[in-house]
Amino acid sequence: MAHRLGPLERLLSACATLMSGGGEASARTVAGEALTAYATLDEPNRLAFFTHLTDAYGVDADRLRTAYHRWEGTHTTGHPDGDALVGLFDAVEPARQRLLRRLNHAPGGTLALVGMRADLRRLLPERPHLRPLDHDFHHLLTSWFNRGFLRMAEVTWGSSPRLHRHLLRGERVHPMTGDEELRRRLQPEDRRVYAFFHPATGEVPLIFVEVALVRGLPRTIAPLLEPGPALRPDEADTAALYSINSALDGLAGISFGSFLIKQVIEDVGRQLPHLTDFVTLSPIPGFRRWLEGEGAREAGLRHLRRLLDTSGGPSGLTPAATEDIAPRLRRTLARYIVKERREDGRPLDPVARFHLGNGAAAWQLNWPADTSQRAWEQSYGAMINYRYEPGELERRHEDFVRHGRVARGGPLGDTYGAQPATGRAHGTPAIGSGTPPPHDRRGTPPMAPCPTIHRSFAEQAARRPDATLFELPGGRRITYRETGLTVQRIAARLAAAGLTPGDRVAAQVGKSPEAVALYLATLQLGGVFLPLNTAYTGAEMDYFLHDAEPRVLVLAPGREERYAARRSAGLAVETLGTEGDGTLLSGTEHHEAVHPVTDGDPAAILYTSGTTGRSKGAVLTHGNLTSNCAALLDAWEYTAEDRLIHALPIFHVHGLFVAVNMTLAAGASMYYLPSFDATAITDLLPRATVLMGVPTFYTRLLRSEGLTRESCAGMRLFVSGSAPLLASDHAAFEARTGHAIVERYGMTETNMNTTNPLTGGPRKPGTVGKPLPGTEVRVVDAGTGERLPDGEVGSIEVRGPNVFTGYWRMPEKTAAEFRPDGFFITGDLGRFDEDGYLSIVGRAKDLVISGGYNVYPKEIEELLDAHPKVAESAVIGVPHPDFGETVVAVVVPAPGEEPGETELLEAVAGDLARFKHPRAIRLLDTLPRNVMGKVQKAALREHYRDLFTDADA
Ligand SMILES: CC(C)(COP(=O)(O)OP(=O)(O)OC[C@H]1O[C@@H](n2cnc3c(N)ncnc32)[C@H](O)[C@@H]1OP(=O)(O)O)[C@@H](O)C(=O)NCCC(=O)NCCSC(=O)CC(=O)O
Repeated sequence: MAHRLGPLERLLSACATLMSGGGEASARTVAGEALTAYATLDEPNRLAFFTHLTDAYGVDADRLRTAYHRWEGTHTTGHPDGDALVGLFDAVEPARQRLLRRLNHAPGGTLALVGMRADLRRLLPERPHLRPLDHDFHHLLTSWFNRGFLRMAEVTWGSSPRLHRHLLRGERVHPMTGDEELRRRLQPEDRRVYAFFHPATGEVPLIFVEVALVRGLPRTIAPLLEPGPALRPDEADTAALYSINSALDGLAGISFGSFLIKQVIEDVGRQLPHLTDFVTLSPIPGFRRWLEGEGAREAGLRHLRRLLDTSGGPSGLTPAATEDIAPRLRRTLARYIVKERREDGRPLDPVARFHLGNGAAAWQLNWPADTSQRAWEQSYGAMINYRYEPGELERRHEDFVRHGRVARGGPLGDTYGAQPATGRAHGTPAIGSGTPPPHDRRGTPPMAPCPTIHRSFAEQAARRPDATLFELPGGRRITYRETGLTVQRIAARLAAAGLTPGDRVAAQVGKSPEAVALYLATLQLGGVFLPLNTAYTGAEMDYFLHDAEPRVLVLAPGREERYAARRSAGLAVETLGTEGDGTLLSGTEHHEAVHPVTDGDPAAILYTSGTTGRSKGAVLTHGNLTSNCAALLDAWEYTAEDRLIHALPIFHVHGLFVAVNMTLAAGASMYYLPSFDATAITDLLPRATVLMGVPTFYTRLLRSEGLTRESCAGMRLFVSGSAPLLASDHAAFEARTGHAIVERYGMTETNMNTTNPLTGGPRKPGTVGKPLPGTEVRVVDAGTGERLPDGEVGSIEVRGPNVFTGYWRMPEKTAAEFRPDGFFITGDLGRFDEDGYLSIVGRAKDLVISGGYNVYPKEIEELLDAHPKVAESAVIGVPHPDFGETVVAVVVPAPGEEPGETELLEAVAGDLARFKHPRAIRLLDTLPRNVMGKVQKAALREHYRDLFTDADA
């Protein structure tokens, strides 16, 4: 070698020599010289060297072409030639790989090449053209570092000084300042350090794991790093793996298999069999970067970021700021760990990928947990405990690798919903666990499906008895425990009234916390809950009582007299007021037994008026309620940290089965308002996180001065449903508050079917989003039942665990509304766009939706037609600025009659709930009809379109 040459020239010339052939002995020498020369290169020369390798030692195109043609030739003759294939493989391989293999012949070559790759990786972000070279390194290192050769050994204070140096240098999770700190990590009897070695790198550890023996789950890192007295190992109950380092940068991305940590746990467990818990205290390195990216798109996240960025940083946090931020941050962290995924379906966070892939469960989020500047930059100082349960590792590992499921439990599972159960119909996740576990941090995390909403509630009440469930206007709070006791008290009274499983409990009561308890008590006893609109009149009530034959009827105090006569017919009449009064609450007994039910047992009947006049009772099962609840919890990321503004009535799907069920199942809390009140809501917005409403809510809020960007800053979700939201309201709301309302689609018979996304896609105004997981929605030609292509309007049909079983005692009506393959014909018309978002464009059924209430014209027409001064009538819905749509009656007078509007209204009012009353009655000589004689309601709607558009609501 000519020593006057510079190191780069020497290196390049050595490489050329290596590639020109020669024996192994000379190759060792030349490779040694090459690596010696490489070691002296400065940064620009390293870049030049890597660039040269990439450009000059790539694939030889001519050789590849020749090899391909040869292979192709033998292949097409029908006599494939193995040599030709090997030749093709050789030609495909870039020459670099051969060169690197030859460099590896040098003594210490492997470690030097690992170092070389570390240098290369530092350059990569700025020099993407070097990626092919890194790919070659990765390929070779993966084959050299066979995990089967890994050896684990404990490192002690007595280990070699060389090994100590490696540890000092390699510790980058919680760096050490020097020997004194190293001694603190190695010597005390409550510390263990394990290292993994490979024959190719000798005494240089590839990975090391630091363990502290502690009592209870560690929440902050400082006590583990700072000096202090050691704990006697027999006093510890937990091994905390607090630092896991991959010691060599050059091996980044090289997988050593998933069970390294298992070996550590087995070894510690063998030494100290009395330990009960194995957890980590891990950083969350990618969180802040994600929040800064994602946070720009979501109002709730933007707010959280602002709070964190103005909180005073790791050293300046005040207790008030901590209290304000912690629950929001925990929720967002949980979402980041559990839900946010890379394109390959794996969690975004690298440390999460490592532990979850090892079979751990995400267990507890801690904040503030690490006050170092670096931790603040990575995760605002948050840390997480992953929990390793020796008996669960393989199963969780498989679940994670095969299905991408993130195991979770403990406080994180409580906050973010336990892990979805597997194997349910349509892949629908279930809520919570089958048996309410007392909350034990060591207990198995809840995972089994929970079959009823009552069960979910009972589980939450056991887990968080003192948490607030209801906060009433005026500030009174009612906890989960208190509600649980009320449920048991009402259950005792219902049982005493003779309620047996399958019996109906009809309730026409004002909105109160006790009314929710009545619902739960009914479910507890295996009864069927039948909530009735408080606006229903005597005639409407008579129909429901006759049809549903309830065992118990619950009314507001003072209204029971009217039903006294029915008592003899086996009906128990009870009362329940909104002030904690009523016969239902008069007893002191508590009924604790829970009647076991199955998914298919009926839980509730909700009446929907029919197009043919008679109201139909939609029978909803426990499975309908729980599956839909679980799907919504997941879709809207609804958790125990949520505080919902509840201003809807609770006798319908929206207020009861969406809002209340979700709150109970999540262990969340509600600001519980008796009805819509714009001022009360805008006053609550700064303290709440979620609002669920009908479009009228949003129309009215937009008229309220209290609706501002500031008052909504802490909100994370506004949901609208039950009726179409005007695209203009959607836009105005977003402009005012920064929040895009999440519009979803449901109905009494099906619960919720679709929703616009919370994340991962736009919320498209004018659409109701995509089907919830487990629910199938199709748009078909109403006549043929054929599925229509995207973009075409047709009949919307739904199938899934959310869809009711049928109408109460109406098998023919039920059969008429289902297709043979189980799809329910909703009666709505819609179309899917090219992204799979559904828009509702009309109704096949004759129906008016006023302020979220369904009104069936037929019911009103029958009453009007019965009036002596009316020949015939047509009832239609016309646009209304407050209710979206409102009811208008078009009447053809009987010959010689000229009935007045008030006169007709008074005649029907007594038998119709107020919201069904026509807001206008118009007289016409004849109704427009088509050739078949059918009344053309579309023409009437068009004619009266502007009746209310200028009216002041
Ligand atoms: C929109 C509302 C807030 C309006 O109620 P308010 O009490 O504020 O009304 P208000 O005080 O302005 O009342 C004005 C007058 O109108 C009457 N009124 C009240 N609500 C009405 C309505 N929806 N349509 C027509 N009239 C209505 C009152 O009795 C009153 O009559 P007067 O002047 O004579 O006293 C309420 O109706 C509401 O909460 N709607 C939500 C309905 C709901 O939950 N739907 C979900 C169904 S489940 C479902 O559809 C499935 C799904 O969700 O997907």
